[in-house]
Amino acid sequence: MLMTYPNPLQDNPAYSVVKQYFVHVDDTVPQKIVVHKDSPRGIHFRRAGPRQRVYFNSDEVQACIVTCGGLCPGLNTLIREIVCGLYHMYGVKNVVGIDGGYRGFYAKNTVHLNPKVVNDIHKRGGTILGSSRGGHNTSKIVDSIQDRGINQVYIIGGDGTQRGASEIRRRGLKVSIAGIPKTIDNDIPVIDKSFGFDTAVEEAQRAINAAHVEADSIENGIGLVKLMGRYSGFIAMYATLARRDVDCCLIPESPFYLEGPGGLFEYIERQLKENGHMVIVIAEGAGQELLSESMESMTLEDASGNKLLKDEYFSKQRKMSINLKYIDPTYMIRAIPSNASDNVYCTLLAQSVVHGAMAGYTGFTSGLVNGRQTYIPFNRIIEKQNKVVITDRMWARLLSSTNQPTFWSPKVAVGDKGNEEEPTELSDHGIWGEEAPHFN
Ligand SMILES: Nc1ncnc2c1ncn2[C@@H]1O[C@H](COP(=O)(O)OP(=O)(O)O)[C@@H](O)[C@H]1O
Ligand SMILES: O=P(O)(O)OC[C@H]1O[C@](O)(COP(=O)(O)O)[C@@H](O)[C@@H]1O
Ligand SMILES: [Mg+2]
Repeated sequence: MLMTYPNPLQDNPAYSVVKQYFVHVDDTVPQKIVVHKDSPRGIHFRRAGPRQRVYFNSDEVQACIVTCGGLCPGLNTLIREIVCGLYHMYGVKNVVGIDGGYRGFYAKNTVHLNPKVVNDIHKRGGTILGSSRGGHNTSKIVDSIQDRGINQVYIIGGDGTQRGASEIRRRGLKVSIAGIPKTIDNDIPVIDKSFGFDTAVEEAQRAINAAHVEADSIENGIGLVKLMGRYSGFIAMYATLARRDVDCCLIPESPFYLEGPGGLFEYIERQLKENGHMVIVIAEGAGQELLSESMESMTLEDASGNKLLKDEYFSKQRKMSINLKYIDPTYMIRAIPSNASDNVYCTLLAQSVVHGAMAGYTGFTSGLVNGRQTYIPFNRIIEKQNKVVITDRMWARLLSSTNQPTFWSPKVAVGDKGNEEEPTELSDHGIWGEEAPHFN
C-alpha cells in the first residue's frame, strides 16, 4: 500500500468556508447530458477537484510545466495558475518551466517558477516558456524527467501535444503526466469549449467591423476576413453569429462552389446589387478543394480567400467591378492576452489539473464537460477532432442570420449524423502507480 497524506487544503483559511470542499472520488460527470429516458447513460468522466487525501507530500513534489504547439490566448494564465495553485493550495515550491516546448526537455535549461516570477504574466500574450512544433524524441524526454527527479509533468498543448503526452505516459514512469487541452480552433472533442476560443471570437469582431466599414464606404465593396481554422470553422461560425452583419461565412466543413446557380459568385452578385456591399468571413481551411482544382498542383499555400474571388470573373464575365478589401488578422488574434472570461476558465482548468496530479492521477487532461470540471483520459481527447456539424441547429442559425445559400443538397449531409449509442461506462485515465489510492 502506498502512502497517502491528508490534503493540506483542509487547513487553508481561504477554502475552509466551503461546506463540502472535497470531491468524492466516485463522483462522475456524464458526457451526454441529454439522453432518452430509456437509453444507457453513456460515458462518464471523473469529476475534477480536490481529494480528501493526496498522494504526494508537498515537499517531495518536483513539478514542471511545458507549453507546445501554436500560440493561444490564455497560455500565460495557465502557467501562472498552475504555479500559484501548487504553491498556495499545496505548498509546493519546486516548479520549473521547460523552455521551448517538448524539445526543451533535453535541449535547453529549465526556468525556475514561483508566484513572484509569474505574477503579471497573464496580462501578456504568447507563452513565457516559449513553444515549438515539429518532432521530438520521447526517450530523451523520459530520460530528462528521470534525471531531473520530476514527478509531476503539466503539459499544455493541442492534439499533437496530447498524443506526445500519451506516449510519454506509456513509458511507465512513476510520474503524474497531466495535460491541459489547448486549441484556438476549438477542435478538441469532448470538452465544452477550449480556453482562448472566446478571446479569439471577441478579437475577430474588430476585424469584421473594419471589413464592414471598408466595404460600406465604397461601391461594390467586399470586406473579406480570414480567420483561423484549418480543419474546423468554429471561430468563423461564432464570430459571424456574434456580429450579425456578415453576409457569408465559409468554413472547411461546408463545401461550396463558385460558379453557376446557387454558387458563391451568384450570391455575391445578388448581394452587391441589392445592398451595394457585403462582408465575407472565411476560415482558412474553407474551399481547399477549389484551390487545388484551380491550381496546377496541390500546394501548401494558405486559403487566403482572395484567390477565390478573382476580379476577372466579375469584370469579364459579369461586367461588374468589385472592390475587394482583404483582412488577415489571424496572428494578431492569436497573440493577445486572454479576456476576462478565459482568464477565469484558465484558473479553473489549472486548479483542476493540480488537484488531479496531487491526488495521484496520471494520463488525463482537465476539461469542462457540460459545465463541470472533469478528468478526461488522453485517448478520448486524441481519438478524433471536433468539427462544426452542418446538420446541427447552430449552423442552421448561422445560415438564417447571414441568409447565404447552403451550397449543398441536404441529402448529402444527412448521413453525417452520428447517432451511435454508447453503453454506460466510466471512462478512466490511468493510475499513477499500481497501488494508487483511489483504485484499491
Ligand atoms: N502524432 C504525434 N505523436 C506524438 N507527438 C506529437 C504528435 N504530433 C505532434 N507531436 C508533438 O507535439 C508538439 C506540438 O504538436 P503540434 O501538432 O505542432 O501542435 P498542437 O499540440 O497544437 O496540435 C510537436 O512539437 C511534437 O513534438
Ligand atoms: O502558423 P502556425 O503556427 O502553424 O499556426 C497556424 C495554425 O494553428 C491553428 O490555429 C491550429 O492550432 P491549435 O492547435 O491552436 O488549434 C490553425 O488553425 C492555424 O492554421
Ligand atoms: Mg494540432
